Amino acid sequence: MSASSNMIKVAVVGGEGIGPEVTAQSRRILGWFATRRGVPMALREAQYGLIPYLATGKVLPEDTANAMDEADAILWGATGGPETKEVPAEARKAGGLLSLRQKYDLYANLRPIRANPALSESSPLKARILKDVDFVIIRELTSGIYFGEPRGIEKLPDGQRRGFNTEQYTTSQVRRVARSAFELARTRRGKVCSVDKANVLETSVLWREEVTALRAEEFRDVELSHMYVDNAAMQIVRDPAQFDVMVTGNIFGDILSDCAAMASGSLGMLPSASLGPVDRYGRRKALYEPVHGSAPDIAGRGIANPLGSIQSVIMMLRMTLNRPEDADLLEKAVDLALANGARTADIAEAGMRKLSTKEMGDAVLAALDRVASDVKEKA
Ligand SMILES: NC(=O)c1ccc[n+]([C@@H]2O[C@H](COP(=O)([O-])OP(=O)(O)OC[C@H]3O[C@@H](n4cnc5c(N)ncnc54)[C@H](O)[C@@H]3O)[C@@H](O)[C@H]2O)c1
Ligand SMILES: CC(C)[C@H](C(=O)O)[C@@H](O)C(=O)O
Ligand SMILES: [Mg+2]
Repeated sequence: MSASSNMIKVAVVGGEGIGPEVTAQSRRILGWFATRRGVPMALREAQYGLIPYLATGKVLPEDTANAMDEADAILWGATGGPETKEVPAEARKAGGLLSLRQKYDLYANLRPIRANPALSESSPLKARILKDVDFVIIRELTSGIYFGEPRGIEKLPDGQRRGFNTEQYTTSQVRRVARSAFELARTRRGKVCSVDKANVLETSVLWREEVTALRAEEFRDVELSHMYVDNAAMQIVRDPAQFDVMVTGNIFGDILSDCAAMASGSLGMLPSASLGPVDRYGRRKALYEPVHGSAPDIAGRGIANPLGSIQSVIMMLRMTLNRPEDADLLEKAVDLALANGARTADIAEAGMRKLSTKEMGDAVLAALDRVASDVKEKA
């Protein structure tokens, strides 16, 4: 497809492990929207990881870096796994996922968690706990202990080694991600829960003070609560339906979102969007990716669940491609495929047929055809 000025540029980077397997299905979904619904996008596929490293000496070769630099939206698969050992740490660090998040200043990481009725209704216990679960974790993605200096491993005079990292947040780093949370809450049920460890950490004391101050200054219509991270982990398991928008720092958000994934059935179901600042033309760089990693234990077998990646396309349609109706269409298609019994191994109940990654892609495409023709008939 050739790029013209009204085309929105999308870079598709499958990466490593199950990344390319799940991304291939999302790529088919994007193709469906381009041809069947005329969504104006210029897709550019690019390689990342061990394969380009062996060919070029770089995990992120120039062509891929250019495709990502130029893109309005990046659809990312996954990185990591046994491949990591075959690339020297320095080569992997330069161009690693963390440095990409920093390069594009993707500070607001949205991880929506929704319990799909087709998955929860199958067991009474699940149905009770998961009823009405629909919340978003906003994880700060460019600061905190992931990036704080000093960091390292040093040798002590007594012969021991000491590893150290630095947790840090500035006022503006807290405020900009908190602002994303308050703004999102205004479009939802109007509640923000800020998660920290202010009973122990100074960074969390500052976090809590700044979130509270911002709400008092600009978002009095939004209800704000605070929760310690250890309690939050328990509450996500006990009663996830209590949350609307949860905002938290980098490492807490990483851990809590994997935990929350189980409310949607499997880590393989969870999508995400990582958003940068709005530029002077009103554009916002975005990277969409499933929350899961390269899953080395199942990579190469064609059995991974592609719905985390496919649901990241829902977020892309809504937030970058500006096609809310098409986003709703894809959401309905995923629901329909699940309601019709489509299950990969990670979400299958005993006795159900387990679909391959590609078969799940087929099931969503078939459901898309069905949902689109229903919409046409109603019109
Ligand atoms: N965004 C990313 O690229 C990203 C995210 C997380 C982890 N990682 C990396 O991935 C590698 C493996 O990490 P890990 O094993 O701790 O986490 P993981 O998310 O890759 O896998 C955790 C478990 O969930 C299962 N799982 C994950 N995705 C699934 C899917 N789509 N369908 C079915 N099952 C799925 C896996 O089989 C595994 O049992 C590490 O190198 C890690 O750093 C990368
Ligand atoms: C791969 C890893 C660095 C990453 C993170 O910790 O941010 C991942 O776990 C995630 O959740 O996106
Ligand atoms: Mg993680």
